[in-house]
Order: sequence, then structure tokens, then C-alpha cells
Amino acid sequence: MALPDPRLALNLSLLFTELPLLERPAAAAAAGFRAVELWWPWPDDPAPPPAELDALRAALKEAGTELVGLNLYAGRLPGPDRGALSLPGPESARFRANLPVAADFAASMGCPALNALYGNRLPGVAPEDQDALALENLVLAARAAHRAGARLLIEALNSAESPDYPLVTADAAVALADRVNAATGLGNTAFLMDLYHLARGGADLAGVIDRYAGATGHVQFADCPGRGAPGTGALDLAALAARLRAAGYEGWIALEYRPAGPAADGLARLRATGPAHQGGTR
Ligand SMILES: O=C(O)C(=O)CO
Repeated sequence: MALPDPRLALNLSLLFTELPLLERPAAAAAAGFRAVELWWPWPDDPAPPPAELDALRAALKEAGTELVGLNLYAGRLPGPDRGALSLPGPESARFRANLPVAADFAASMGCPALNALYGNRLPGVAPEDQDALALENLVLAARAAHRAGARLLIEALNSAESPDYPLVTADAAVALADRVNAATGLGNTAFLMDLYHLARGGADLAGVIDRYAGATGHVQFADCPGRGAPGTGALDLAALAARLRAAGYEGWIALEYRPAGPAADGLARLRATGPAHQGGTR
């Protein structure tokens, strides 16, 4: 049977975690997927030794995989950090130190998308001060992405799992992307439509797709509730993918879910189930 969509990618920061990072691209290829994405792989280091970057680059290329998305440095994701670019002081400095490193890596891989997680609100810091810093850093990131031939992505997370993260709706993420584009004049900042986070936040996914497919640079999917594999929750990946395609979105849809067991097993089941609709599109 076929997969629910021809342009599915795998997030190797959540899938195949039973393997060392450098073995995951080959595991993705063995499961029949050539497109992969990553969170920033060094949560404690915005500028790792070049040998480590070279080893990851070699593993991706030797597996014949294509890197279609990369998170910029975001602190200790998924806990407790959700980004560094709006955090004054050392974290903002680490984000800025990461820009040339991540952009150069993306350019060397032909990676088309760099995801900039906003960062949590900090107690005792005025939100407007965090937002001013964030816009400065997003402008720097958009310019770095442009030099690498990539888009910069702005993602909404869900407030239940990220209560201090300020971007929790599609409207807010798209409005920020518009502000960055207005500030840079580059037009390379786009919405990262994470269907799991939006569904977890109660969004009408069909409405978000219809309204924002044209502003979307990348899509991620995990089923909801549960952030598991397609078919484990109430969402219908095939129907959502079809709606995205009908709305003109031609990019990748990355599977960014937490598998209940070995990733290869779930992916084989996904391929076996084919495009049959399993639920609603919310
Ligand atoms: O933190 C998350 O859940 C993300 O999706 C990061 O990209």
C-alpha cells in the first residue's frame, strides 16, 4: 500500500531514538523515507566542533537522505526550553552564535528550512523587551537563512504543553512571520504549520489550512491527542494532506511524533494502512 502522502519526511530527533543519531538517517532510508528533519542536535552547544558537524553531514549523505528541515539552537528542547532567541543575555548570544553554524550546515545539505523557536516568557522580563529582542534576532536569522538559500520558519506550539511559550496560534505565528518579512524585505520567513500543536490547542485545522496554506513553508504532523503515530489519535493525516495539496501547499509534511515502540514498526504499519481516512480533519 502507499503512504498517505508522497512528500512525508521523518523527524530524527523524535524517531529512531533507540539508535545513536548518526545511525538514524540509514534507519529512515531503510524504512523507505529519504527526507528527514532535525531539531538542533546539540542542545548544549550552538557551535559544536566541526568534526561533529562533518560526521552528521556524512551520515545524512551516505544514507542518501535529504535534510528538509533543521531547528536553530533552541536550548534544552523539549524541556524546559522552547527556544533562545527571545531570552536576553547568554541564550540570545548562543542563538546568534548558532546562526552561521546552522546556516552553513543547511547550505551544505541543501536544506530549505530553518526553524526558529521563539523561547518562553521569562519572569521579571517585560514581554515587550523579549519581543523586541526576538524581532532583532529573527531578522538576523532570516538574513542568515537567505544567505543559505533557505526559508526561516516560525512555529506555534500548544499552550497546554508549553504554558510559557507566547506563540500558540496560527494567527500569531503568521503575523510574526509577516513582521519579520516587513523588517527584512526578503520575504523568506514563513509559517511552520505544526498540525499536532494546533490541534492540541483546539484549532480548526481545516480552517487553518484553508487560510494559511499560502503562508506555510513547512508542515509537521503527529496525531492528537497523544502526539503519537498517524492513526493513534483523532486526526486523519491523509485527509489533512489532501486538503493541504488542494490548497496549493507543495512542501514536505514531516512526521514529528513520539512512537510507542520501534519507529520502523510504526512506519511499516503506516505504509500498510495506505491513504484510507481514519478520522476527521478537525
Ligand atoms: O517542541 C516541540 O514540540 C517542537 O515541535 C519543536 O520543533
